[in-house]
Amino acid sequence: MSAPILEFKDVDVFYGPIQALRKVSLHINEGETVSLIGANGAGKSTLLMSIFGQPRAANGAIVYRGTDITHKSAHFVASNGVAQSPEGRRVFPDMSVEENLLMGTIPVGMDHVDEDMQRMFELFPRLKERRNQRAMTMSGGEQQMLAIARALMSRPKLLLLDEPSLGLAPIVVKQIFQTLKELAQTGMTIFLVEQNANHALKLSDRAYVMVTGEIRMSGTGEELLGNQDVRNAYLGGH
Ligand SMILES: Nc1ncnc2c1ncn2[C@@H]1O[C@H](COP(=O)(O)OP(=O)(O)OP(=O)(O)O)[C@@H](O)[C@H]1O
Repeated sequence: MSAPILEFKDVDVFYGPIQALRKVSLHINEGETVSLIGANGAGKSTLLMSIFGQPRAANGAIVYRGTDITHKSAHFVASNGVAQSPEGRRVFPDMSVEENLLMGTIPVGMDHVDEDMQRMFELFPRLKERRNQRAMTMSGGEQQMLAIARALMSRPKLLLLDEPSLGLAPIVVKQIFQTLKELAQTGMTIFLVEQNANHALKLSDRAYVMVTGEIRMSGTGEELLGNQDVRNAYLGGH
C-alpha cells in the first residue's frame, strides 16, 4: 500500500455559528481514486475547499505529502501539486478553450505548455476541435471537459473534482467518467466529490459517505455499491 498523499485528521470547519465539517478523518493514497458521496449540503464542497484553506479548518489537521497545510495559503497548495475542477466548472466565459487551458498553468509556469496542451487535446478530442471557441458558447459537457483539462495543465499530483456530473445528460456523464477512468489508469490520484453515487462508486477504489458534515461510512467502491443503506439513500434503493 502506498503512502497517503492527503490526510484529514479530525477536521472541524465552521461558517460563523454553523459547523459544516465535524471531526472529519480520511485519507487518499497515491494513485488511488477516492470519492466522497453525500446529499446536497452534506459538506462535500466545503471539505474540498478547506484543502486550499478557504474556509480554513478550525480544529484538526490537513496533511498533504507529509506537510501540514492546515494554515497554508491556497497558492502554496496549488503550486505544490493540488488542482481542482470546481463545482459549476467556472470556466472563463469570454476566453477561448486555449486561453482557459493557459490559465491552468498559472500555479506552475509555462515550461511544458505546448506538450501539455497536446496531451489535453488527446484526452479530450472535443476540446481540440473547439480550441478557438469561447467557453461560454460551449455545452455543459464541453465546459466540464475544459474545467478538468484546465486543472490538469498544472500537472497536479492530486486532482480534485467537485461534482463533474452536475447538470449533464446521462450520456455526457458516461463520457466524462470514461475519461476519468482513463486518467486514473495513467496513475493520476483523484479525489472526487459527487452526488451521482452510482458513477462515483463504480469508478472509485475507495469511497467515503458524508452525512451532515460527518463521515458515516467508508469502504471500497464495490462494498458501498452493495451496501443496502447506501443503495436506499443514494441509489434509489435499486
Ligand atoms: N459560505 C457559506 N456560508 C455559510 N454557510 C455555508 C457556506 N457554504 C456552505 N455553507 C453551509 O455548509 C453546509 C455544507 O455545504 P456544502 O456546499 O459544503 O455541501 P455540499 O455537500 O457540497 O452540497 P452541494 O452538493 O449542494 O454543493 C451547508 O449547510 C451549507 O448551507
